[in-house]
Amino acid sequence: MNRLTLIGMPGSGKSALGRIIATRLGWQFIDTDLCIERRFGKKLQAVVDQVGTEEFARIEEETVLGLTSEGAAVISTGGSVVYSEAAMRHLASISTIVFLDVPIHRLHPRIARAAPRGIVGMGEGGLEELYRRRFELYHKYAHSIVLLDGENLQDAATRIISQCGVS
Ligand SMILES: Nc1ncnc2c1ncn2[C@@H]1O[C@H](COP(=O)(O)OP(=O)(O)OP(=O)(O)O)[C@@H](O)[C@H]1O
Ligand SMILES: O=C(O)C1=C[C@@H](O)[C@@H](O)[C@H](O)C1
Ligand SMILES: [Mg+2]
Repeated sequence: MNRLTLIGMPGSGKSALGRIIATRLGWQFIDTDLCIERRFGKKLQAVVDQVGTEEFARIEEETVLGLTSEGAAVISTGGSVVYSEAAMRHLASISTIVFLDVPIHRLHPRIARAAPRGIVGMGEGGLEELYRRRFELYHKYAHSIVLLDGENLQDAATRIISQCGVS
């Protein structure tokens, strides 16, 4: 399979690593968050603010269902894509799905540094509770799980490429 889909928590590195992996392999890079920004002509936070997280999840699903199986590509998803069974079934049919499993203490500072935007399903339990709830879904849909704990971006990309056997 010459298509990889990266799933995982916000801040796990799906976008940053997806871009690096795609460049290294000479594959197309598709980031569904960027697709949504392009479609709406505004930053993701403005889209989420405008439509709310529930509608955002629907738009995300629609965006994923619009992806085709043409050409080699790395697909970086939004962290909430696993809430859509239809989106995940589609991704499984066109790509190898890789869960980037990053310990929560590494996610906190990355999310704090990023531009603020809605996180789907974020409740009072914060990131910890979200991680617990999503963990099961990320596992359910992953063809492959890559544990990342402290590697820099280049080393993390190398690990993913080698573990997934793509070149
Ligand atoms: N292994 C890593 N080492 C150092 N920095 C990292 C690593 N992984 C991610 N980062 C940094 O953390 C930040 C968040 O990463 P990124 O935007 O790729 O996460 P994401 O999984 O795409 O999140 P989201 O679901 O919000 O789109 C970026 O600044 C990125 O460079
Ligand atoms: O994990 C999430 O709930 C999200 C992650 C981002 O990539 C965006 O898709 C959006 O902010 C929702
Ligand atoms: Mg991203």
